[in-house]
Amino acid sequence: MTRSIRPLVAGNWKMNGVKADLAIAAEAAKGYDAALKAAVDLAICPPATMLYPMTAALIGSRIATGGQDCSTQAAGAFTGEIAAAMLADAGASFAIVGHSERRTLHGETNATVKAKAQAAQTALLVPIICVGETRDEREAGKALAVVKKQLRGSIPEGATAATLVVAYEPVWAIGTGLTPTAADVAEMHEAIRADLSRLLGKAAAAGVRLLYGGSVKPSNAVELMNVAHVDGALVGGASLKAEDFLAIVRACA
Ligand SMILES: O=C[C@H](O)COP(=O)(O)O
Repeated sequence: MTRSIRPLVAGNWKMNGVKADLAIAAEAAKGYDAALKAAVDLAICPPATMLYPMTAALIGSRIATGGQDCSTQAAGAFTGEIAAAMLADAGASFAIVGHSERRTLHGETNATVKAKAQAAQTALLVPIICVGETRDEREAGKALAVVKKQLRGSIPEGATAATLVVAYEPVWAIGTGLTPTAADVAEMHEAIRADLSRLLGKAAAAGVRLLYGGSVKPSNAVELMNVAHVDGALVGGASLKAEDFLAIVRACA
């Protein structure tokens, strides 16, 4: 497939990983050969405790790192929070914001997600803004409307192709082994691109990387990564196994 946008594969380790698991990142770096480097960008988003050692371990590999969340605030009395600038200081280039696990388990609204994305951009991190519908919303025929509302509420004004990544992650596909059909992914990604055009202007929207996430694995990656307007993947479970992660990266090349 000829791509007009350089794809990105980002691994979201979620709440998994201790120092010993740096070996997984090292193995991924070993397999990220010259041909893959020429074709696909790669990032790993470990737990915050591992950002600094992982970034250090990956120096020279051209694999970027990212946080899994960031605070809306820059600094101050916010116990337990991590500012975007702290992630950047630890070596991160990206910050996932608005993941459905944050939206659902921590009650994050579109306004919160937008503030986090803005905070990330201020710290010169690229936010990976997650959107996606629930099973009930899809079955009720509301998937496109739900995602459109999330996009409009979560994306900072003035974002450009260089300062924004969007990840479409149907909530019902995350960690379940279920995936939408290629046709459903195509319909959603085309709608997201069109909506970004309205929000950011056609030129900016044309270059924003739109990732698909939700049960991406080696067995379905080729099909999903070859859907129009899919510019890479946000990978959960499969990113914890270097061999599987690399197979997904190869599917994007
Ligand atoms: O951020 C990653 C997504 O939640 C996908 O997770 P999964 O690949 O384990 O389904």
